[in-house]
Amino acid sequence: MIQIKEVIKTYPARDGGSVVTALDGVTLTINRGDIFGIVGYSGAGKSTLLRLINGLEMPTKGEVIVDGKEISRLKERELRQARQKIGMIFQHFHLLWSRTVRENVAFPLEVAGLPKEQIRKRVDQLLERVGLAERADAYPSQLSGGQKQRVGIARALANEPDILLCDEATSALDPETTASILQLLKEIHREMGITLVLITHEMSVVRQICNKMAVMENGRVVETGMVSSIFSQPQQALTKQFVKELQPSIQDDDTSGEVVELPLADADKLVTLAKKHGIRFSVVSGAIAGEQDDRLRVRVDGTEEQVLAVRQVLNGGERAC
Ligand SMILES: Nc1ncnc2c1ncn2[C@@H]1O[C@H](COP(=O)(O)OP(=O)(O)OP(=O)(O)O)[C@@H](O)[C@H]1O
Repeated sequence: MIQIKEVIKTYPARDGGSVVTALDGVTLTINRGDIFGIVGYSGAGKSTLLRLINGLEMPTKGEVIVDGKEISRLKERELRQARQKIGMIFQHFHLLWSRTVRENVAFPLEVAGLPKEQIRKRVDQLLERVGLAERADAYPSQLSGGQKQRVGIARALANEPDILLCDEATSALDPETTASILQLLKEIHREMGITLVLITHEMSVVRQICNKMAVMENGRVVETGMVSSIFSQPQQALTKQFVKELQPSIQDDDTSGEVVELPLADADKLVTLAKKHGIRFSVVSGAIAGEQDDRLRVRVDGTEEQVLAVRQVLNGGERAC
């Protein structure tokens, strides 16, 4: 769906400074239907990468291929069409403050030149979907942060995009609202089969929603793979640091036993095994996006022999920490 091939992006020097290299040889593949998280601290190059995916900027070197088309080779009209198939939501919502909720969501449809009646119907459906039908005539200033982001999501979905780019979409929200927005995104992903790309500095967001992820530092991808694998066996120092930030919440309630990672498809086997041998277990984490390679992390309580037996029976249930 999205292929980034050896992309370099530099910006000209400002005020006598040196050239800024925002992306320094990035190669990344995001498959159709992925919920892909891109993590990194400020200045890592995440936003630049998103701007290249939606064709707002072009790479200095390398290729950005979206749905089989190399973005930098598209003519203006083709680029406009391609961009209609890519929705985007932002940390600070970017709503039009002088327009009502309904008018904000209608905006991209007006730009696309749809007839009025069609726009009305589509906007009604979208507002219903994001749970804002009652607030259609409100202005953004009258809404909570979560509601504003729901307007942003409805607007981003207006042209039925294949890809939704989320730029720190929950960073301005409290944890409860964040959870409800991530839940909405998950539902939309399931219903529309849309590909989601999230950039964030919060690993908790990645753990809650993504199936795959990349970690960026100084314009490079330092690690990429399945979320479950990266969380259980981070390789790079930066990734370990990000994962560590979440450890207290994982270990809060129970530090005994051993964490075992297994394919989601083997969850039934684990339940049978636990019942048979009286072993207790609790789910630690798992990215469940309906894929065959989804993994589950569980904390198994029991003697060393019991834990070993679980690992052996689960054939592929690797020790995770
Ligand atoms: N238009 C621009 N002109 C000059 N430098 C830029 C421009 N856009 C980004 N940069 C620089 O490129 C580097 C990467 O920035 P980018 O915004 O992509 O990082 P980021 O990981 O998204 O961080 P943040 O979350 O703070 O936006 C930074 O050093 C930034 O200052």
